[in-house]
Amino acid sequence: MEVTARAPGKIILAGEHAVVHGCAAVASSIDLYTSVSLRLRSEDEDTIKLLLNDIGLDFSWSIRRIKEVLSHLGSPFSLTPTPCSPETVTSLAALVEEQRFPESKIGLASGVYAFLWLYTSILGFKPATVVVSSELPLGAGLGSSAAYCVALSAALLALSASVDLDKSQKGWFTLKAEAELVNKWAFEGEKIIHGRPSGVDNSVSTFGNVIKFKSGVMTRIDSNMPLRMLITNTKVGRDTKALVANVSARKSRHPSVMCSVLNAIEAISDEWCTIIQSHAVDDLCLSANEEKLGEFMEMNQGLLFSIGVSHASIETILQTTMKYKLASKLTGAGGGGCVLTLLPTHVSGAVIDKLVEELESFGFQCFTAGIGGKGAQISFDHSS
Ligand SMILES: Nc1ncnc2c1ncn2[C@@H]1O[C@H](COP(=O)(O)OP(=O)(O)OP(=O)(O)O)[C@@H](O)[C@H]1O
Ligand SMILES: C[C@@](O)(CCO)CC(=O)[O-]
Ligand SMILES: [Mg+2]
Repeated sequence: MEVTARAPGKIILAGEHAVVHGCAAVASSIDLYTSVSLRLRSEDEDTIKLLLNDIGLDFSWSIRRIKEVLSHLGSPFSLTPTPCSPETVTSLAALVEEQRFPESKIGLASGVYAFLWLYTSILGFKPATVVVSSELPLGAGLGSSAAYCVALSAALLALSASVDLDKSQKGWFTLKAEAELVNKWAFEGEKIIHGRPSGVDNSVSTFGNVIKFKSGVMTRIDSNMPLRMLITNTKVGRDTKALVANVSARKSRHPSVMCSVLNAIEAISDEWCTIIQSHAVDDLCLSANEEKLGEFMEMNQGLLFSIGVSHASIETILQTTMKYKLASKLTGAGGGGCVLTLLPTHVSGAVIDKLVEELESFGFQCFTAGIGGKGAQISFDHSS
């Protein structure tokens, strides 16, 4: 039996980092996906194989070895989403190191720990081959880690006894009753990769659409505005875990100033929700709303700069788009990664082409993506 699950990446329109500290954020899914194919193998094959196509790494563990390393923890198999303890992470790291993980890619190892935790917790010790591939740039602020954890959890749960799906369904179908469980498992995976995730990324990847997220609670936002964003990838690598930890450290050093900044970010998230839910009665009203969103993006970016998560490459993009009177902000954890530029409806294709040409002359990569589409989906392969 084979199943493929796919989960979308996301953009954060307002509120990244503040959301880790209990303030509101607004995020939207984008139509770029991470896919996970899972094929159960016959019991006598005795291996779990993981093929990570995007980073060109393959792993193969014998079930005997996995059991040996994890046996002192008891059976990891669990019906309810369970956090991975630091001792278990150490055991999982031993399993990954044995496979000679290249030193140059060591920053990616936590994704493999998350795989082993989710796999053994949800499916136990069944032999299988798992193939992961993504349309998202990895570690660039578009929620690649959440899309990976959501797609992985969805594929594993689809073939587990914990959920009862109609496996005769043809084509892609959206998760319904099982989505909440997928989201909770994905959050446990995100914790292994991020350290202290807020849960916004896995929630928007699981459920899609535009959402408001605050203190673990998600509210769907029905946007009545046509939102167009140019996404520019600085190609500067960064790591969400380290950036989130740096912000927390700054908050411990300067609690009162940081609380004011994070509250100001929350006020921007609230304004975003009000504006995109409102109905513009005419073009004049629409462009006034677009202007407000642009200003809020500039203010949000300024506040993100003040908490230490901007980067020289991001500043270059801001200065460039400012010449075109277009507002931008980083999205996701910052420190490099991707920048959003609001493209109001009046901006012509010729202007956008010129901007893209200028941004790409710095070595950045520009693209657009559909905003606010479906969340995680599953498809069973009936030929195998
Ligand atoms: N397709 C994939 N294959 C293997 N590992 C992946 C894949 N996608 C994500 N990962 C894991 O997620 C990590 C990147 O997560 P990180 O949170 O730093 O960035 P992001 O999720 O892209 O950005 P942000 O959290 O700011 O939205 C990688 O180092 C890797 O461990
Ligand atoms: C930086 C952050 O706010 C968003 C990362 O996409 C982290 C999180 O919410 O988990
Ligand atoms: Mg992430």
